[in-house]
Amino acid sequence: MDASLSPLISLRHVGKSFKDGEVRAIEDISFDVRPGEFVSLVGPSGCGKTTILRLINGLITPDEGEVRVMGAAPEPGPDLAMVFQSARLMPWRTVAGNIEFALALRGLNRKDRQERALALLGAVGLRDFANAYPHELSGGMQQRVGLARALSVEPKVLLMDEPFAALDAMTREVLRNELLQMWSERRMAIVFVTHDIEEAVLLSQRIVLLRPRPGRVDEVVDVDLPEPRWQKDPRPLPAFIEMREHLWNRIRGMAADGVELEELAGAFPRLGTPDKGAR
Ligand SMILES: Nc1ncnc2c1ncn2[C@@H]1O[C@H](COP(=O)(O)OP(=O)(O)OP(=O)(O)O)[C@@H](O)[C@H]1O
Repeated sequence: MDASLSPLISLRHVGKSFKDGEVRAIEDISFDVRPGEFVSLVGPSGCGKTTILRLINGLITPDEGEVRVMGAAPEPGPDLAMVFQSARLMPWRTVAGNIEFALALRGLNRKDRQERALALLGAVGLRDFANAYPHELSGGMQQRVGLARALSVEPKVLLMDEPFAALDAMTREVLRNELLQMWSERRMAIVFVTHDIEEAVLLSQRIVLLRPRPGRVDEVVDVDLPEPRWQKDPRPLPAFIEMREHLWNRIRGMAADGVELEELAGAFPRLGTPDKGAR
């Protein structure tokens, strides 16, 4: 079999509970991520998106089923990098120092660390801020540094937990495009958690839609839109609009099935509004 087609990450019938079984977070979750693929996890609050990322990262282990990353049980390490909603930079280190620190953990010598950190800062448009401290940067700039730091270790998998949720709309738009461009150049696999349906369709090749209580897979959909999307915005395309509406209809279906509307509306502000197009 062609190794490039075998999954890089696979989850099979995975279940996980917390508080001695009191909180059933996820149940019977199965999906694959292939090498270089961009997969989004979408769903209402509490459906287990972060739990799934932590299982893939090896920070927690499943109670049932199996999680495999590159054919083995996952372990935190340089093949898996994580990006969070806030960049979590070390405030006492400079921007370059934050990236160099990640590289030092990988055993790179000082000169290589400095060169690689500057090259990555160039790639995210922050070369001139190498000697600045995190508090001197805007939220969007800090997220760029967080992304550069995650990419510095050349991970095979980038796990992203709502990385743009705390940013203003314009910054979010710019960073989405930059992420797509970096992904098309480096082709690491990305597992991207978002509440934002449009963002998921815009970025991903595949979407795993989850439903809550406990978190289960509602549907896995392929997003077949022209590439590269960072060069040509797919949002006006009929295929984009159809996909977005399909996912919205599934979410409305969850509400009809008794998922608390408020729970859904908190995560998806568009729900319940008659407007089908605008957000
Ligand atoms: N360490 C924990 N201890 C107890 N309960 C937990 C823990 N982690 C997650 N849970 C519970 O498991 C369920 C799934 O949580 P998780 O954070 O994975 O969902 P999510 O989809 O990422 O939510 P959100 O979109 O609000 O971030 C929730 O009911 C949550 O309260």
